[in-house]
Amino acid sequence: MTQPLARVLIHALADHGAREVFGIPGDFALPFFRHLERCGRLPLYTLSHEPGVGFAADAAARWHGGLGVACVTYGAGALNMVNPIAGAFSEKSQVVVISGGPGVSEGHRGGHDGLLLHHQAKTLDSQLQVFREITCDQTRLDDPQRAPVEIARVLRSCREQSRPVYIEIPRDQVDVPCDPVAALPPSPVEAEAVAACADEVMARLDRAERPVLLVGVEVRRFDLEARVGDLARRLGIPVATTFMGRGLLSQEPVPSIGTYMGLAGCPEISRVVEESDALLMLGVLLSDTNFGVSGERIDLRAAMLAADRAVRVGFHAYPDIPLADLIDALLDRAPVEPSVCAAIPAPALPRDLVADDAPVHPRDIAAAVNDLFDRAGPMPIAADMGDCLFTAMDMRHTPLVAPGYYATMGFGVPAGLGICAASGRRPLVLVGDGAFQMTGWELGVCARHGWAPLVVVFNNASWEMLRTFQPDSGFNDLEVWQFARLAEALGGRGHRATTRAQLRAALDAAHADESCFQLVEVMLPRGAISDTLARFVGAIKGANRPMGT
Ligand SMILES: Cc1ncc(Cc2c([C@H](C)O)sc(CCOP(=O)(O)OP(=O)(O)O)c2C)c(N)n1
Ligand SMILES: [Mg+2]
Repeated sequence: MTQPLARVLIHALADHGAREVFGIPGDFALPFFRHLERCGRLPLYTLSHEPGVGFAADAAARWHGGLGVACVTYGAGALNMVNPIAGAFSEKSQVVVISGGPGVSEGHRGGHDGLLLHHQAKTLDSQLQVFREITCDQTRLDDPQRAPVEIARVLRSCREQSRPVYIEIPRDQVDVPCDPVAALPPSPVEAEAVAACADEVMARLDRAERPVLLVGVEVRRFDLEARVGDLARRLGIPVATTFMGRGLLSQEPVPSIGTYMGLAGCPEISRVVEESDALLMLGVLLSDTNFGVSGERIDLRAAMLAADRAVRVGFHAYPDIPLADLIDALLDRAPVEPSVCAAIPAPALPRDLVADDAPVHPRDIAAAVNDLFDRAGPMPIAADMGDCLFTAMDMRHTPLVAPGYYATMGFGVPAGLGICAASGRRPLVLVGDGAFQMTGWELGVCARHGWAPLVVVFNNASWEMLRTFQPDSGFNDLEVWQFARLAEALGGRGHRATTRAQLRAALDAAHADESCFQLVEVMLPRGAISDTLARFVGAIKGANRPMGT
């Protein structure tokens, strides 16, 4: 039975696992937004600026281990979202971009009666071309006969490759009758190849004296944490996460040793990972932020890497092996009962903040958060790029979303809103003053949707990370914006802390108030950086790498 194309697309999104839509309409998208609102199958959360829409949809996808949906208008809307979608591509997040577009009739004539269309850049196809570069599959739904197959293919690409995809829906096609979408079967996988690969991995692990499991973001993207946790316990091998993978398996009772950061991380964790004679990397991106400061101390040729639907075991390459298939095959071969794992103590985290009149240091924020989590239970964390993300490495292991590789600023607050929508839980948002200046204003939509995130602004009145790379540049100095006072104007409640005692009191007061978003502005002296960032910069300088890599 046919339905309007817009309804067919909405049901297909939900049938493929989407739980909500983030968006900002425009005249090219209004008809589709009307269907979203009237259909009601997917809740619609509007934000104030398309970068926030993209970041929120990305965070929701990460939380779900499935699809996030960002819906925008043509041109000014979609092109405003290029950076967040590029970040989602880099960090393998399953975001579906839906953009309204010029009508099929308009497209043929280059617009109304040959006139250029508003929001048009170079050509009517320019936007599709731009998104080809930052998505793994694309379609324009300009033929209702082909639309169901196109939608099925693109959504399967998104799920299987864990990358963003792009769907343009011409505004004159929204109500055209269309058949429902039949989900495609999973792409074929060669069972014998999976078996051969799993046999070789298990043989290496069995021969090893110091096997280690290093887990990365794909373990979350494909919703595999429970299975990987089971594998770690049954194999009895210690587990570390990559920098990007921080927060993974935090809900799983596994022999976790913490986060590997090479020269920038805890030396004991680095020793265990780098001296392993069988390093099994599951879902790990070989990025500079994950390994760039390892000083090449990991021989990646001797390691085993399963990522991007392929597996490499030493010099042996196994293409077309989905991560889930490999993990299931390893579980089939692993001992049924948990094996004993040699105790490797995870590094002690800062706790027991001294609540005195001393100025605040980033490690004090970590201690205060850990004390709060110990008292009141952990919260999911959304972190922006900046020293707040490095400080998060000293916070209790809890689900964390952050731009740990693409490293864009502006992610933190919208990502926190995405977590609010996707999880129904209250996140802790960590953001620097510079990043807050970019997208922090999205907090103004919290009242609209009933969200009450707890936001901690690391206010050092500085682009401090850049200062660590280039101390002699005055342009890294920023003015002191009164974020706590601005919170009131946006419908939230502000708290300002300049001492450790005030920090403790502000966090407690903010945590106790769920009536609206809470913004804790923590004043930090310029030059006060986290121990992790200090090691990170030291490692980069030591490796004589170009700054900021
Ligand atoms: C969208 C965007 N613009 C620029 C940058 C470059 C950049 C950094 C990375 C290296 O590319 S870190 C940083 C300063 C961040 O300032 P703030 O949020 O106040 O945090 P903190 O003071 O802790 O550094 C900038 C501008 C970026 N990552 N993302
Ligand atoms: Mg700053």
